[in-house]
Amino acid sequence: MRHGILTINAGSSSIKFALFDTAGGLAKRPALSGQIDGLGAEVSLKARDEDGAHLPELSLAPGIDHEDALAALLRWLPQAEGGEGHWQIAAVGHRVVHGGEVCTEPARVTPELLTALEAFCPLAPLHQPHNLAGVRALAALMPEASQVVCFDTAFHSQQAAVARDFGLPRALTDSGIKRYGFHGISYEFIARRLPQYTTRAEGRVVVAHLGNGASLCALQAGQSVATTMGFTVLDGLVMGTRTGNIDPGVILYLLESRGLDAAALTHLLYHESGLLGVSGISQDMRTLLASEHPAASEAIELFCYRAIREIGSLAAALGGIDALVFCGGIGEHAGEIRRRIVEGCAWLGATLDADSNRRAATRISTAESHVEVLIIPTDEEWMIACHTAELLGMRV
Ligand SMILES: Nc1ncnc2c1ncn2[C@@H]1O[C@H](COP(=O)(O)OP(=O)(O)O)[C@@H](O)[C@H]1O
Ligand SMILES: CC(=O)OP(=O)(O)O
Ligand SMILES: [Mg+2]
Repeated sequence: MRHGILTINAGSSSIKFALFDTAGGLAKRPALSGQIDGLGAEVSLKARDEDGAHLPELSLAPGIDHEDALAALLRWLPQAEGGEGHWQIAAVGHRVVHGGEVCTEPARVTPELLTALEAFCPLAPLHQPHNLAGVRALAALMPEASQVVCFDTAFHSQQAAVARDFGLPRALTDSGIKRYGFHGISYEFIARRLPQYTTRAEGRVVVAHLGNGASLCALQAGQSVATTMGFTVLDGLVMGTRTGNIDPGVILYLLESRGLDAAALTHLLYHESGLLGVSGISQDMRTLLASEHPAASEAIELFCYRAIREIGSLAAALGGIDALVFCGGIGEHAGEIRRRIVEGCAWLGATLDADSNRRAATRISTAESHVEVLIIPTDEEWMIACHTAELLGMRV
């Protein structure tokens, strides 16, 4: 029998999972990993074994939701693991997007904690309900395993007040209405790995996590000092189906003059906007890049334009920029998007090496570039497993 930790990461368009052996300390690579991809559209389960070899792909019903996809994953897992009883899972580590002000460290799940985290569902409707449903499903399926939650917000919790406060009356700020930031598990992983990739890890680094949800984080000596997402995951960059930052006056106008109520606004801002809303074609960057439709080009142009502007903003927060790191589904795989963004950062001293970018090499800037530009594949799964193992007192 093998001993391990399972991780579950429910994103807005995917459920990622990984199984790590813990027999000789936490394994560097998972014994089994994969993802259910394309939630809301064409859904499939793709997985890899210990050697990185692909297992046969499983198609799931088109349009299947997060809960049914998770149930399908949990039915599929035992045989993929090598049969019932082949693994003893000591703990399941979950990504939970919103931890609010109190949850700034990974924690073991208790009924009280779950109730407290429920309160954040309205602040992350694409994630939090699915994150907590995952915790409940795994707790029911594996009652003997510890359930551990790791928060996207935690990594940003030490930011200075000036980076976190809105220009709101103090009483509202004091009641918790402030910027929290997300994708922190990914940024923490990048911050930890950065010294292996560059001698500039202690300097001023902007990390671009570009996936279906997308944000930027400014790192100073490996610590988060500013980020583009705020109180919710709506702020900052244009995303798959989310607006990114928007004049709050637009919301008031839609509410007062166009007859939209809170539910309609929520749907508009979270589900119908971003790349999908602008293109009218798809939220998926692959589809847009392959399309010849002018509306697809306009959506891509807006995505890149806003990323370039926000990189400038974070570089200002850092007082300069030594390195720019790309990660996430788009950041790691879409060379055309990286090209456009880096070219838009020429004024900051970034120069792309076109060939390295095409090959998706680790370093994609020229030797002369003032800003070192890197692609570092993020690994939220390993970071969650690492926190889970540490919390259980296991060797990492
Ligand atoms: N080869 C690729 N080229 C362009 N975009 C890609 C590629 N592979 C994945 N993507 C994009 O990455 C996004 C999903 O990123 P990911 O980080 O996995 O999402 P999630 O936010 O669900 O965690 C999608 O928009 C997808 O189109
Ligand atoms: C916070 C967030 O947007 O996460 P994801 O990119 O996984 O949707
Ligand atoms: Mg994600």
